[in-house]
Amino acid sequence: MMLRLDHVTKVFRIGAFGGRTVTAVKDVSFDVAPGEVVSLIGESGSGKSTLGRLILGLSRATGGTITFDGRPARAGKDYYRDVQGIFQDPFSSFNPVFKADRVFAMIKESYHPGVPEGEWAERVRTALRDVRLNPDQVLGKFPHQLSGGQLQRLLIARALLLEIRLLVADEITSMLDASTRIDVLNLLAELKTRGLGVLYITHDLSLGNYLAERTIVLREGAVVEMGPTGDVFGDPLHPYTRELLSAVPRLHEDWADAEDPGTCLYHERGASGGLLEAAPGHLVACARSKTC
Ligand SMILES: Nc1ncnc2c1ncn2[C@@H]1O[C@H](COP(=O)(O)OP(=O)(O)OP(=O)(O)O)[C@@H](O)[C@H]1O
Repeated sequence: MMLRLDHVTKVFRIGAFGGRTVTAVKDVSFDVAPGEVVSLIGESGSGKSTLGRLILGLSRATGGTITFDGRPARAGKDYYRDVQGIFQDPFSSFNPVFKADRVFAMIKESYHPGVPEGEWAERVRTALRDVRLNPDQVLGKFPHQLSGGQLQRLLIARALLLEIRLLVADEITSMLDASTRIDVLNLLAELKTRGLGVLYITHDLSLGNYLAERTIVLREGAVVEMGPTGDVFGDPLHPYTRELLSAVPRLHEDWADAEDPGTCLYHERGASGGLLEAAPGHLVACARSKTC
């Protein structure tokens, strides 16, 4: 087992005096195994990025636990040796005054100080070629001299050099054009075969479908359905998942009004952890109401 989330909740205090609260993540449990891509899908505001930040140790859960190989998710060098995040806007991940070479030199200083310079230079070039970048074209350049797609690849190359085991990829392809997007996805698929676990956060359902063995559907911070991607896309059990997957965008409607199944799977068949296992590995929340 690698990454495990166990009944994770995150409540933000908002307002001038912190008097009001927003529950961004509600009782979420799942895991990600080595070499597995799990996609986390949901509309804007469903809590995807909050979960990503919690997993990266950038924010603390209000309730529940997040562990990686049994160790708590805490920001720090030890944790980041194994777990790294890549975000939507690759420009924000780079210091604009550092050239690409400097970024890689910093990894060596922090994580691999014992590696001889010549060997490190060769490792950098190999990692760049692995992400289909020409080392001679990117080393020596500042971030603003590279495209969004090149910067995303540079971040993946950086993760490769760190030899991480889990990548949290938060909307990483949304700023890329269609062909670069497919290239980056293919790259992730390849890294997966090397044993990298990936949590692929996206609001774009087709992209999640392309890569992931398992899909988790998040709505207002709670998991409404999760299971093998083929099952969730091919036989969506929850009305909200069906809404998300339907070609007609009706998301502004209250899903309960849009489709009332008339039965409550959760109450009629019983469930563990708030989710019912309707088929092997395919879990669904109560289909009737949020408060059921
Ligand atoms: N630092 C914060 N303080 C207060 N509320 C927050 C904070 N971060 C997120 N939230 C709230 O938590 C909820 C979930 O936000 P989150 O950014 O995780 O959603 P998301 O699914 O990633 O959306 P998007 O796809 O638009 O990025 C939202 O209601 C948001 O307003």
